[in-house]
Amino acid sequence: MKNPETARLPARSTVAILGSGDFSKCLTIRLLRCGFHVVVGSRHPKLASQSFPHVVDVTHHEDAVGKASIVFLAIRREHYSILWDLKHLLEGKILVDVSNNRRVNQYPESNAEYLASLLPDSIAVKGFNVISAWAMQQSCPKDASTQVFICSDSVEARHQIMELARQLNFLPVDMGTLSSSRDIENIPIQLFPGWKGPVLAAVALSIFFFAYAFVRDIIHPYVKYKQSDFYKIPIEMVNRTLPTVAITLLALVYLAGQLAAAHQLYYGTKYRHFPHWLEGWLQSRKQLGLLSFFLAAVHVAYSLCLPMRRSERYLLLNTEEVWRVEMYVSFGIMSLGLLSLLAITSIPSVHSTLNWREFSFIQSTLGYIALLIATFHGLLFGWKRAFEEDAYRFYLPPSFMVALALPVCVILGKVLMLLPCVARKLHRIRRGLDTNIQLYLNGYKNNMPLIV
Ligand SMILES: NC(=O)C1=CN([C@@H]2O[C@H](COP(=O)(O)OP(=O)(O)OC[C@H]3O[C@@H](n4cnc5c(N)ncnc54)[C@H](OP(=O)(O)O)[C@@H]3O)[C@@H](O)[C@H]2O)C=CC1
Ligand SMILES: [Fe+3]
Repeated sequence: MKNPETARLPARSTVAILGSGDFSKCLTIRLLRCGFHVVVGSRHPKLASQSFPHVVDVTHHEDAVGKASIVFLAIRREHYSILWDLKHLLEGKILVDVSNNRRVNQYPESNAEYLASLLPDSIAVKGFNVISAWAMQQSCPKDASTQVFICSDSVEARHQIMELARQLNFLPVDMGTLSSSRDIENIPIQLFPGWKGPVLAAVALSIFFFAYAFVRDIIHPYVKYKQSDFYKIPIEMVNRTLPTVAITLLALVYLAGQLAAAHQLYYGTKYRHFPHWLEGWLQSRKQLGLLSFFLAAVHVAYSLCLPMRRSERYLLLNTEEVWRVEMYVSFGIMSLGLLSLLAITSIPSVHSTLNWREFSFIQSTLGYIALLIATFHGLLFGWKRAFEEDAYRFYLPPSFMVALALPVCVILGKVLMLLPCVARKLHRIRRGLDTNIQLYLNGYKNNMPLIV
């Protein structure tokens, strides 16, 4: 085994990159900054060279791979077939597979193993796929974006790429042989794998407690005394649900430990495996506790504004007006709760525990939801005033209306951007249904049982 120290790559050594997309551009910038020479292989070198610094040699694939012993493949797995023609030129070279898939376990074998089977005379190394193109071009990554997981069946090649990662100011993590590549490829695309159970539990409990309070405190007085308390839904009902769910989740955190202790006492040993469900439960205690904390914090905000609302309600005789004000306050608190999540996840130490998919889910999906709720908050605050004549001075509307114009446009823009995705999803569902109906009819015709 070669000593990693001796594997240090000489400065100004040449690294080849195939593909001229985002990842290739950002990796090139990082390599240049760290003193390497870069040659990029493209199908259209003339066109591609316009988006690279002039010191970069942008050329045809054959030419590029001939100039370096380390070749990064910044192309998608679906296009690996082009490597077939370069087979003889890639013999004995290190091929770094940086690719990611769209879904977990999308293909039967990992991309790196597929590459290794395609080009058995080259040395496949998996790595750098957990670094986003954006993080790659940052001059000094301070947070999560520094760890790169590397694996290969060749120890020497693995150490060489780990040393290259170190020279590029990343923190390489040795993941052993190429069989780990599937795990490495799954890292950036999982979406809160440990949160599914706790979130489902929180949602189920919320629905249960909300329905419970709704029947008891709204339906019952309405049926019995014809008393309409529906305006209590946005704040009082929500605020009654939040603490009940929060405290139940907290109790669930400790119940798991007690069940585990009971299990050990019952079997008289601590070396017997816990049942599957209990193992999962024990492992999601942190998430259950965090969800409980989040709901409790939002509950505090709701409670703080309740006394204020109660006194205000007496002044508002009109039920429509009470509804408006209750919803306006409720939306304000919800959006504040979501914004706090966005703020917390942008702290480097928290950010570093999230992969891109999770980070973009929070910052983008939840961010848009926060913007939507905040916009509703604004609209509910003054939608009536918008129609009142004395709200306009010199024909100028109140400032909140001016301020809401941009958020409304951004939300409409997002809806427009989502339309093709929704249409595609609907189309896929319809096609799936068609196939199922066809299968059903075929099975029916052939007298085959369909449900096995
Ligand atoms: N973008 C990111 O943040 C990250 C990307 N990755 C991985 O890096 C790889 C490249 O990603 P990215 O740069 O974003 O992708 P892009 O789509 O931006 O670029 C891919 C490149 O592949 C080449 N290409 C496109 N079609 C073909 C084809 N039919 N045959 C051969 N080559 C083709 C093109 O280069 P040309 O026209 O010059 O031939 C193109 O620029 C992917 O495997 C991705 O999973 C990994 C981590 C992060
Ligand atoms: Fe407000």
